[in-house]
Amino acid sequence: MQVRQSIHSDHAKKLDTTELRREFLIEKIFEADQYTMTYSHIDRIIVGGIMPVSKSVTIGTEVGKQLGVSYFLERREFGAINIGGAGIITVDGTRYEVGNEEAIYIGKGAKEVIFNSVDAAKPAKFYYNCAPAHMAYPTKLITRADVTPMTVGSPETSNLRTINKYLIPEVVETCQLSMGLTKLAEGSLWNTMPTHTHERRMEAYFYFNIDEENAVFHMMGQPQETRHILVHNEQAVLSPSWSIHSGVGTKNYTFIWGMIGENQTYDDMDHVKIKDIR
Ligand SMILES: O=C(O)C(=O)C[C@H](O)C(=O)CO
Ligand SMILES: [Zn+2]
Repeated sequence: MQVRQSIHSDHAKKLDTTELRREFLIEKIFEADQYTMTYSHIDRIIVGGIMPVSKSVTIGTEVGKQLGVSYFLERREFGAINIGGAGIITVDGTRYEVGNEEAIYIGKGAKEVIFNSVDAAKPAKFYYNCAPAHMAYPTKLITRADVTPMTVGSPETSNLRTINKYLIPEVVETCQLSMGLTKLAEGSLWNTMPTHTHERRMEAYFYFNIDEENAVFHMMGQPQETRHILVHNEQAVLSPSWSIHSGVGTKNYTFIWGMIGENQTYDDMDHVKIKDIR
């Protein structure tokens, strides 16, 4: 488990490229037959990936010990979206088939969670966010049919994209976790522009579907103190509540957003006009 401390906006604006990357970027999300795990002190979110290839993967009691409990999800809830081949997640003996671009919510108290791929040649890739939880809500599989897509932006402003909300109160009850997947249309490059902050929630972005020749310039910082982080395929960025989170790609791409904090109101955003960004 990698640990990242919280960071003050006054400190963040003094960082150089390497330091910004060390604080905010998670470079390796997927490793074959393993889980990765980054624990951030920003709202105590845990971000990572699980990629079973030739064997099953579980997050064992060693993590429980690091969290000061007896097992990983004793006091936490968990959301994952599969961006790889067909997968199977077994939660305390109940089997869920989680296909490409399907998701699972696992409620607080699940003791044994086992991740498998159906075909080692096309392994499942579960990107997950995990948050402290006070209530045990039921575990739920979320399929494409549960998700209402919302198309925003336009080709003229290079920001035509579809926001698919997977873990929102209308789809699944959670304590605080929200998650979704946004796809940029061909020829569109900008996500979340015009941009926003939300002082009441932190957010993590995970970028994928980026080939080797391309990258995304992720924008962060207070709206009048912006910085960028160069993000390559299957990398994630932590966004504190004071930071904008937006990005421009050298080609279209997809990303998963996840939020935790005071509320689960998707539209509760502090919008920033493009003319006011610095
Ligand atoms: O493209 C977008 O715009 C998004 O996907 C925005 C995120 O969902 C977000 O930042 C929610 O707060
Ligand atoms: Zn946001």
